[in-house]
Amino acid sequence: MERLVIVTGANSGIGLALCERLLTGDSGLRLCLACRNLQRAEAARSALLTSHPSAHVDLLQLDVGSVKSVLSAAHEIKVRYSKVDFLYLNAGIMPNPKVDFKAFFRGLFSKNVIHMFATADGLLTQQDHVTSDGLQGVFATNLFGHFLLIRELEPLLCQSNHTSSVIWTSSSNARRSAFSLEDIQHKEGKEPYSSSKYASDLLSLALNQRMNRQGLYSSVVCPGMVMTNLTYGILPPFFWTLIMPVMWLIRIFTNTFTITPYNGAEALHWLFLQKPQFLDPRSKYHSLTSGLGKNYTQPQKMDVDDSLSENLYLELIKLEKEIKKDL
Ligand SMILES: NC(=O)C1=CN([C@@H]2O[C@H](COP(=O)(O)OP(=O)(O)OC[C@H]3O[C@@H](n4cnc5c(N)ncnc54)[C@H](OP(=O)(O)O)[C@@H]3O)[C@@H](O)[C@H]2O)C=CC1
Ligand SMILES: CC(C)=CCC[C@@H](C)[C@H]1CC[C@H]2C3=C(CC[C@]12C)[C@@]1(C)CCC(=O)C[C@@H]1CC3
Repeated sequence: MERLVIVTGANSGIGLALCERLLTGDSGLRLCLACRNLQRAEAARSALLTSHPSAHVDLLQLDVGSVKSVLSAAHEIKVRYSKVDFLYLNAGIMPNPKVDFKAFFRGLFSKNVIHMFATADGLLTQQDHVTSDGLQGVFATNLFGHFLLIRELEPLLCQSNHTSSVIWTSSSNARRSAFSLEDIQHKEGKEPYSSSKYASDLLSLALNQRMNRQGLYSSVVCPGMVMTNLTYGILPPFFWTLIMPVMWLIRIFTNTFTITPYNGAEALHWLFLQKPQFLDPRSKYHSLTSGLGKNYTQPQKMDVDDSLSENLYLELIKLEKEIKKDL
C-alpha cells in the first residue's frame, strides 16, 4: 500500500532536500508538502516533479505558528488520507539571531573550539515575538504547533497493525540549561531556539513512553550545520561570502559541518529506512559528513530524563486545553 509522508517546512532547505531524497529512493510513496506559503510550496512541488515526473506530491497549507491553521490543516489531512506513515516535524525558525563575537573569539582560542562550531553554545541569542494566539513565536513554531498537529492526527498515526514515525528536526544547539519547566515558552531568556529544540528532544521521549504501545514512534534528528535560509539569516550576506572558504575548511576538522541541505537530510532519510521499533528513544540521530564528503548517521545519547519529559508533556496538554478554550 502507498505510504504517506508529510513534511512540514518542505519548501526549502533541509525539508526540500529530504523530499528530493525520499523520492529518489522510493518513487511510489505519496508526499505531502505542508507549508505556510502555497506559492513557495508550489515552486518546491514543480522542482520535485521536474526530477521525478511520476511522483505523487500533494500540497497542504499549514502555518505551524498558528493554532487555527494547525487545526484546519489537521482536519484537511483527515479528510484526504486514511493513515499517516511518516510525519517529519521540520519547520523551524530562529528570528533576529545575534552572534556574540566576543564569545566566538574566546572560543576560537580555547580547547572547546570544535564543540563551539558544532553546537554554537553560548554564541547565539534571538529576539522572540508573540503570535496572534498569545504564544512565544519560536515555541509556537518549533514545538507547540507540531505538538498540536500530532495530537490532532492521533487517529491517523495510531492504527491497529500499523506503525507510524514522527521525526523532529532538532539541533545540536538544543541545551538543557536554556530550558525551564517553569517557563516552557522561554518568555524570560534570550535563547528561545535552544530552549525549543531541547523541548522537542524531551517531547520525543514522552511521546515514545506514552504512544509506542499504540504504534507511534518518535525520533529526533540533528542535521548538523547546514547553509539554508535559516543560517543565512544569522550573518550579513557579504560576511557569509567572505567566510565560505573557511566553512569548507572547518568541515575537514568537524563532521558536524554537513553544509549542504542534501548532507543535512542524511539522518532524516536514514530514519525513513529503519524499523522504528529498533531505534533508541533516548538518542538523537546526527547527520554527519566526513572530511572526504562521505555522509553517515550516528546516534548520540541525549541529555534527557523521564520525569522532565513527562512534566513537559503535561504542561503542553494544559496549554492545549487553555488555547482551545479561547478559540
Ligand atoms: N540549518 C541548520 O544548520 C540547522 C537547521 N535545523 C533545523 O532544521 C529545520 C529546517 O530548517 P532549514 O532547512 O535550516 O531552514 P529553512 O529556513 O530553509 O527551512 C525552514 C522551513 O520551515 C518553514 N517554516 C518556518 N516557519 C513556519 C511556519 N510558521 N509554518 C510552516 N512552515 C514554517 C519555512 O517556510 P518559509 O519558506 O515559508 O519560511 C521553511 O520551509 C528547522 O527546524 C531548523 O531549526 C537544525 C539544526 C541545524
Ligand atoms: C568562520 C566563522 C567566522 C564562522 C561563523 C561562526 C558562526 C556564525 C557559526 C559557528 C557555529 C554555527 C552553528 C549554527 C549557526 C552558525 C554558527 C553559529 C547553528 C546554530 C545553526 C542552527 C542550528 O540549529 C545549529 C547550528 C550549530 C552551529
